[in-house]
Amino acid sequence: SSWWSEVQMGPPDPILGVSEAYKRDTNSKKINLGVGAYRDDQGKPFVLSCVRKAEAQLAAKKLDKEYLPIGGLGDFNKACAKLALGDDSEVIKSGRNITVQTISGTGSLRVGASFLSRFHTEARDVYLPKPSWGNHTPIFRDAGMQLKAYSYYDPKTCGFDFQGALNDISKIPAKSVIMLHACAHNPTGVDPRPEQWKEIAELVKKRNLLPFFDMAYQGFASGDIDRDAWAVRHFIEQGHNILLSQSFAKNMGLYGERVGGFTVVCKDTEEAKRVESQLKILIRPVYSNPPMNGARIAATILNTPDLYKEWLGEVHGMANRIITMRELLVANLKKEGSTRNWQHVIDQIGMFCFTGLKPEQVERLTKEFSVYMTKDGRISMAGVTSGNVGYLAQGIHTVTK
Ligand SMILES: Cc1ncc(COP(=O)(O)O)c(CN[C@@H](CCC(=O)O)C(=O)O)c1O
Repeated sequence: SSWWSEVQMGPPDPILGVSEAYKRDTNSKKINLGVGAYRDDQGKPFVLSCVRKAEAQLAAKKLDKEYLPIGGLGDFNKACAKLALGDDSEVIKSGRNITVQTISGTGSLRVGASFLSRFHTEARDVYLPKPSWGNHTPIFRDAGMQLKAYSYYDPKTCGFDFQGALNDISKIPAKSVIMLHACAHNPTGVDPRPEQWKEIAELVKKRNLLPFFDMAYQGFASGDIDRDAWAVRHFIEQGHNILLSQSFAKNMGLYGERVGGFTVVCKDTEEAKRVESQLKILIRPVYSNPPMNGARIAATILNTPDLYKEWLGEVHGMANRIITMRELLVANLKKEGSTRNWQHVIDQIGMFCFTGLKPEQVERLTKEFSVYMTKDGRISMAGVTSGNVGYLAQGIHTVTK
């Protein structure tokens, strides 16, 4: 017999498994709209020019390869917090935040989930928007938290179910954790408007809930760094001591470098120090200390004025290309003769478009056109190019007419 004869074959990942299926497809017209990773208009992965320049600057310094501290690269952590909370953040000025470098956004969420599991003993429930990023569920479940959900998306309008969200949030038990996507909601591409965020912030306060923001797309949604962080900053201004996960995978194109940050906003510096000490105790037996290469690149860009300026231009450019593809897709659907209302494709924001396609339509699109996307009808707009948008529209029209 074998040690592992009881180990069952697990299912492929709902998101990353799509890319595996895409790679196996031999159709020259195949399109991968699965993984949320930016591609340029030639459908190629995009390494930002500011990243290449930062790499060159770092190489010239011939730096050592010593361990980073458990909490990561200090220059990165400071710049990461400042990017999210703003240049004149009261929280940063008063030393109320603790920000540690993590293994990208996933690692940040998992550190946060483990911290909650160990120290947030008064409530075990984490309320995710319905739907949320698929990996949120196993991240919190495997850390020992319980998952619940609040209404978020309205399939009738392919938009935000604001009333449904308020109704559900008004019933969430006090001290529960509520997960909020800061911008570019995954998978729906639907974000609350500022005035709706204000009402949500008020209700979260009234219900005494603990807000956990996932900001994996700052700058990538609207193209504006500050605009995309508005909800995070508003909640803090309203007195919420939030948890915050950040990722530089998409907005800096550092996918495989695994660059992220986890922030706890505390009551004061003394509390921040206690929290920091426990974060280090929690991280040490998991991965001891984070990888330095990506953090050095991100810190160099964030802390070098001309590279930072170039980065803002490049992230704006990525956001703009996606917005253009949204408009082009709708124009081509109309050209194909579709009479459906596709306005939501344009109104939604960020990497993803929640098309409204049913699973059987998604299946047909993959089988008949080799167009790959997740079963829930989510498409990564970054996979759409001026070269394939016509073929994509033809496929979508065929399966939806
Ligand atoms: C809301 C949200 N949070 C966190 C992450 C984690 O990204 P990191 O790479 O760990 O920083 C993603 C990435 N979701 C994309 C990318 C593929 C994946 O990890 O699922 C997606 O949904 O396609 C995300 O969409």
